[in-house]
Amino acid sequence: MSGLVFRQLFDTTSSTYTYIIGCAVTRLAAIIDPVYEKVSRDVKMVNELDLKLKYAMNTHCHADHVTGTAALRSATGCQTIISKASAAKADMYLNDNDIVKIGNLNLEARSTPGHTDGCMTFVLHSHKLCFTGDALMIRACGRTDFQQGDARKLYHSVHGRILSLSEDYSVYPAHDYQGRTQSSVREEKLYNPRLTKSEDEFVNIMENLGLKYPAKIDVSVPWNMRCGPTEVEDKEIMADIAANKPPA
Ligand SMILES: N[C@@H](CCC(=O)N[C@@H](CSS)C(=O)NCC(=O)O)C(=O)O
Ligand SMILES: [Fe+2]
Repeated sequence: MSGLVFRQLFDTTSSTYTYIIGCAVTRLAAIIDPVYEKVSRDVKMVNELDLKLKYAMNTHCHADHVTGTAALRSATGCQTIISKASAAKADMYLNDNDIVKIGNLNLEARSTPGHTDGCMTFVLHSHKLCFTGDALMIRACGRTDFQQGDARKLYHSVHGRILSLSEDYSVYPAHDYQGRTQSSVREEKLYNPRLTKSEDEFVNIMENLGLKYPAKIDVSVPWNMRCGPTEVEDKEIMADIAANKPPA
């Protein structure tokens, strides 16, 4: 991947993937979907890669884990980013088709609502990579039964804004629960068991997923609406998160 410094990191508790995207020339970097309890790991990795963190971004207001974006700002001086439509607090807000400049890299923000209203997919056209958050997962997609979820919206977002990319784009989601690490537009067009169906069949599948609510939803959403805690891996905050105690 010429010109790009790229890492995929994993949080085993929430099965969340965090991505570091760095410009190999300027050494400026962004991190996508960091997890609060993993901020020290992420800072160490950024330093070891000789990168300077410019942005800590979220694909959406996560419901299952507390974001590390505000803690990364405290640790590194980076700016936090989320979509305007998420209504969450951050230093910078993205609208559809905005470009985030990370050194020589241009990351396109595509609005892909349906899992939440504020979901964005980040596309690095120069390297044919897309970071789909919970809109499109590997052989799956984000659930649509809370946080403004809307299966019809999600169907059109995924088909119109992600699967419309050329088939050789790699797909990197925010989660995988079966140990899979990446996919491609081609694979998801051929083999995604939900999104290869008609819109009505898709809606029916999404209405009958029968998933339990995320265990941490009541603490994650209020924290994530403010970009997470500003303290880095504070023991008391981590105990409160474990006990499902929302921020004061
Ligand atoms: N068991 C987990 C939550 C699992 C879950 O609901 N995952 C979400 C993404 S996080 S908002 C989802 O959309 N899943 C879709 C699917 O098909 O798995 C927990 O308790 O945190
Ligand atoms: Fe989510």
